[in-house]
Amino acid sequence: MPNELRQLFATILVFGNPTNPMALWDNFKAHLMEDFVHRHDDASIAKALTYSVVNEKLSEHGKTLAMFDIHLPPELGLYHEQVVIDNENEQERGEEMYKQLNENQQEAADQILALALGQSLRSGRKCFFIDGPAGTGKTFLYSTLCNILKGQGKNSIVVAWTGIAATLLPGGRTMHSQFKLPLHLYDNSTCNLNPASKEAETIREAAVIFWDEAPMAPNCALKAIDIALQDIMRSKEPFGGKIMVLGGDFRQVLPVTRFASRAALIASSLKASPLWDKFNTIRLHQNMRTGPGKQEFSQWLLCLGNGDLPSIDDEIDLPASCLTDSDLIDEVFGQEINTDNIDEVASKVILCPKNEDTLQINNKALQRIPGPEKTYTSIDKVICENGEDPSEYPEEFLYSLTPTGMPPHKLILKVGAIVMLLRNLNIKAGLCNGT
Ligand SMILES: Nc1ncnc2c1ncn2[C@@H]1O[C@H](COP(=O)(O)OP(=O)(O)OP(=O)(O)O)[C@@H](O)[C@H]1O
Repeated sequence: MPNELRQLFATILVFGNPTNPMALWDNFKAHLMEDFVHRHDDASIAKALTYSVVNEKLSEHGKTLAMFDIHLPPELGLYHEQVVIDNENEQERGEEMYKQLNENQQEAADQILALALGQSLRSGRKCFFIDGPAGTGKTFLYSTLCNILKGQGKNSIVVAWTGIAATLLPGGRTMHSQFKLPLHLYDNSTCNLNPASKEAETIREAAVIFWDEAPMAPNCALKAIDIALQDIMRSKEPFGGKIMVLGGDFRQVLPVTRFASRAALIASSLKASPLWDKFNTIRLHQNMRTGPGKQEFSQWLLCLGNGDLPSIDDEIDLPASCLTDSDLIDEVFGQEINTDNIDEVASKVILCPKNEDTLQINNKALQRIPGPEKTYTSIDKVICENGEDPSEYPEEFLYSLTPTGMPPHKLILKVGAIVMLLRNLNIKAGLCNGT
């Protein structure tokens, strides 16, 4: 329980904008440190440990307690609980997974392991791109390598462009949080990483940096990371000489830039970066996800991604198995949604390209869940800083807006309704944007 409270405290600080964080800390610190008091029988150590653990949770969002004006008395110092890492277990798990790798995965694993364990490759390269369509086992490969390396006492850094991809990786963090990338990236953007910081030290110690979903990143992110790593490692080698393993699938989502033209999107892709030449591409071919009877659809998706399907004016024919004449909600969820088996309900999804369609479908689907509904409404207020008349923006108008990253004005929920988060609240616990 105290650990959940510490997480809640960190979440409130990051997302709740409290007016007096210090008062909150003073009021609740006894609850936040309860388990440490029992374990160490010393209030000062318990307080210092609590401070350190909350700081660690905040660091995932690029914050510290000091930023909220919460400080420890200097005489307490910082304590960290000794975490015992069971290297043997990791090694065993890694070896077990290694035995399962298919030929392409093994080829990639062997090259990366050889480098990480001190050998050099004939190509002289230290940067790889694992190119594989969906389901070809990229994530499985990174996990295998992380476990084997951990077993050998070597740490890895595992990052992804989105929080949801980071949750699938062992110890995964978002690129922005790990490398302190600014939210809005431009060609001259740099990482906000101090070479003397603890984060920089973690990066220096890492044997390999794994970066999943790399094609989603604009190439200015790659450039910013190259500069930061050269600075941290005090080396002019690409990425400061670190072993970089990027992975992903250019057939999936590319950098998302609002209103960008096709040409601008291509120009922002990793492949357009001068650094792309430094990468050795290793291709994975075998789809490890498709079960019997699914190969045909996965093959069709691959052709779609490769641009190999016949099209007229950029329109393609969908396979008949993807079409329905009946109501889409009936087809996916049935007439009544039984919430006794939440996992089954949560495994079904209707995707819409527009928020307004999503809202309509959500409201209809919600009617199929038995039980009373509860409505939560937002409070919107107009503040005009440039002398405009606030009455020009009636509340009804504000309520009708559905800006990206904001819930609708009226959020209707029922017990058993599936809720998707819009923020990265706690990636380690799997609570992030899109889950
Ligand atoms: N060599 C393997 N042996 C057994 N199972 C595997 C192997 N490789 C991958 N898998 C399994 O196949 C599924 C797909 O693998 P994974 O998620 O790693 O693919 P991916 O390339 O990362 O997919 P995506 O691009 O969709 O993220 C997972 O369930 C994974 O556990």
